[in-house]
Amino acid sequence: MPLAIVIAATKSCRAEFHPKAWAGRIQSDRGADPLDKEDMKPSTATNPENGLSQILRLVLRELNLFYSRDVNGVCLLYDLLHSPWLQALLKVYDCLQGFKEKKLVPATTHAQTLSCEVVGILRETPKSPEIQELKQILQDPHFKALLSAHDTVAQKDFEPLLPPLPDNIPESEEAMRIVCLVKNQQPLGATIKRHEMTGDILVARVIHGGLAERSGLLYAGDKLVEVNGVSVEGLDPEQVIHILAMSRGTIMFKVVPVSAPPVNSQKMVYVRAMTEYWPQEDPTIPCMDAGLPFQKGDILQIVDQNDALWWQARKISDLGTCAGLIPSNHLLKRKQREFWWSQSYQPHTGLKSTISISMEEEDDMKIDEKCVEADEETFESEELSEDKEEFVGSGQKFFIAGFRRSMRLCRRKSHLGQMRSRLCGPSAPGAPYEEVVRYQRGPSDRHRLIVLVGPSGVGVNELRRQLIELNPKHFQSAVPHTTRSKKSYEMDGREYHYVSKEAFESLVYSHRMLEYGEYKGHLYGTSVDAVQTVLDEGKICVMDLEPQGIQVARTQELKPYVIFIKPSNMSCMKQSRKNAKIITDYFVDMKFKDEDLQEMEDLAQKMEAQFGQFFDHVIVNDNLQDACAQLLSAVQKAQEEPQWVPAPWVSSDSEC
Ligand SMILES: Nc1ncnc2c1ncn2[C@@H]1O[C@H](COP(=O)(O)OP(=O)(O)OP(=O)(O)O)[C@@H](O)[C@H]1O
Repeated sequence: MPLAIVIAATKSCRAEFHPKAWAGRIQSDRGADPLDKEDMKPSTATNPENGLSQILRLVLRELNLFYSRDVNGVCLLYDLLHSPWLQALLKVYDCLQGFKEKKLVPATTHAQTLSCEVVGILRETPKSPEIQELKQILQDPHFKALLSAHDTVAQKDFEPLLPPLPDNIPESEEAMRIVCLVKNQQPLGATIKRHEMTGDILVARVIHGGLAERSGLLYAGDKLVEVNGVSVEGLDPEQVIHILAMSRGTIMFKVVPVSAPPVNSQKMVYVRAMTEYWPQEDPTIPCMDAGLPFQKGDILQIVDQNDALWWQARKISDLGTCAGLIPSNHLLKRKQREFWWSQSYQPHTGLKSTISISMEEEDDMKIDEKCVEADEETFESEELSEDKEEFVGSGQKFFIAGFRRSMRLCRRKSHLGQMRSRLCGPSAPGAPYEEVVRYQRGPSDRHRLIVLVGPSGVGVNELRRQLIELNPKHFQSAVPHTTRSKKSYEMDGREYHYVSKEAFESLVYSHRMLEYGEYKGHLYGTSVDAVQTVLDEGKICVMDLEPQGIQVARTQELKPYVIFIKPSNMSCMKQSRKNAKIITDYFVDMKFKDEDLQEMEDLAQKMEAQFGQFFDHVIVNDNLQDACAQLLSAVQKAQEEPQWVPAPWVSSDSEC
């Protein structure tokens, strides 16, 4: 099994890596640059008119002539050359060129010594406020540090002093490579293993972005011969690690290079983690310290998939760091399956609380149903006035569909059903990683569907209503379907789409229902087409959904952006929900009890644990105004800024 060389390592490295070699490379790269030809001189510093940005101006002037004639491709080229970013880039390039050619020479390479001498002289001169101030400045630690940095640069003293290479390298060791690394606080970024047949100690893998990889001198497959002059022949990997851990300052490796260093030609892939992973809890990981922990929903950049079992990845929130080991798709799936089987055969003590909650809720429902008004018409009238479905905004009368009590209670019941089904056992694991790409909605593209998710009573509908009321011409709900008959004051397509049971079921069977459920013997649900209707009008469709409906909505056509509305802590909730009302089967709303708030918190935790990977954004609904402002900003970002979305939602030509 490979083991880690987790040592602190270097500021720089040497051996085959020599500054001159780099200089040569830079030289040849410059030689190949067409912009560096003689006719481009003199430089921008001496004559800014000849700089690249000036050349660009001339090209643009020429192109201008063709632009008006619309010759193929010219407009595109014109726009590209005219783009502010390119112009800015060229200006920066000009400045850098100018700086390079100024060939600045330091006035002194020993500013520190000079400063000490001045302080000595000042001590002997008569005191005056100016002399005191100058002395203070020269003795200030920051100023001293500045002079020290100046001298380091002026003396070109960049490299740490490395020990000389051994003189007595025998002829036969020509194929050896000697690598010197200087220890600092970074990990080396490589793991070692013992070859099963030969017993050789080999570099097992080199971590991307780590010191070993950046040195360009150590490769997976290199055979370790010596570490700091100690032969590793016959040693265990643990013993080698011990030598490394004990080393101070420079570490010198003698290696026999692998005949064909591996080339990583793989495309960089980005994935969303659909599960969590903790290397500390995984005894099978080749090197625990090299592991990358992640949580559901994290976006990972996969940089190396060469190993079928262990990939190398970075979190996009931390791209500057070196990569870490994560289980490959195949391995993580296997681990999930094993875990699932082990869970499935255990009694589900952990779900006990869910059972009791569900049973209590079910009982509550039964009592509620008994108390329900016999006259449905009265009940619905109450619903109409109470849910403020009509309002006047900017002098116009607006109707907001999708807030009806029956629809919401039906949704809640379907959620209970879902909780009950979970009692049969945890659901089988899905794919552990989902490939994602950056997606930026184009100006002519339809808006993304905004889905609000949250535990019952947290304020999903309140926030949705407030958002729509802010700008009803821009934000809208989808009109739900129902199989119940239309009331005298209702209009088909306004409160609901009234359809027959057969028509409703046909929508369900053809997968055109995002969610649906039954309430008092009638079916209620929201269809994909109802959402499409809103989107086709150029509006932003805002809907609330039970979390188990998210996966159904996650399609290329709707590209939903999912916002989780989360309760804040109990004490804040008690305070902010003093006058809030919970929606029940009674036609009078009830105040929140402590148990309701506790249940909301528990449910929120369960939702996050089970569906957190689908949440694009989380809003804590404490202060209503703040939450509403956050919602508005999140919705705007979802429509106007690039976001990570599943790769199949985007064809390659519209990626950004
Ligand atoms: N931040 C808040 N501060 C105070 N009261 C709030 C806040 N958010 C929501 N409320 C109130 O809480 C109550 C429940 O909110 P809402 O009806 O939006 O719940 P919900 O999440 O839609 O759940 P359900 O659909 O099960 O009713 C309402 O009276 C609402 O006005």
